[in-house]
Amino acid sequence: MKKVEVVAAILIYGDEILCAQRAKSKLDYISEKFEFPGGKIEAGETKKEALKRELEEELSINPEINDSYITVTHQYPDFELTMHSFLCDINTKDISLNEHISSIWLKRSELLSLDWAAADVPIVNKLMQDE
Ligand SMILES: Nc1nc2c([nH]c(=O)n2[C@@H]2O[C@H](COP(=O)(O)OP(=O)(O)OP(=O)(O)O)[C@@H](O)[C@H]2O)c(=O)[nH]1
Repeated sequence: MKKVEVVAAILIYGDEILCAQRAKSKLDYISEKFEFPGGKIEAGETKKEALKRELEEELSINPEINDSYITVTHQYPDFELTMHSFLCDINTKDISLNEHISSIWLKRSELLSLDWAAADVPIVNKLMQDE
């Protein structure tokens, strides 16, 4: 089974977290789902370098990347995902949606109102517990 390793940012502005909606995809289980921005680690990159590059590409932002949060492993039908999440404080809501089709800033208690990619659910649950 194919393995995919990604990094993802939990972008925090005050008491709100950025939730970003993926574009339509042929894989219906991730199509138009909400996620934390990020992407695959390229050869030679550290996790934080990969996340910095992805945040610049996807949102045109360059926030400070703080502590790693949790790593989730999830078996999707076509691949096994390992996702490393990082907490990032951001001092502006001024982002460009270069790849996502929508975004919303939500308080932790509101996060479960969205249709998240399955791999993200443990991260969302921990964010709500840690409130
Ligand atoms: N970035 C990100 N990817 C996630 C999350 N949850 C989740 O299941 N994924 C999955 O992890 C994979 C990461 O893909 P990506 O499309 O964001 O990465 P990328 O930009 O490097 O992709 P590409 O250059 O191959 O198009 C996708 O299959 C995506 O569905 C998440 O919260 N953030």
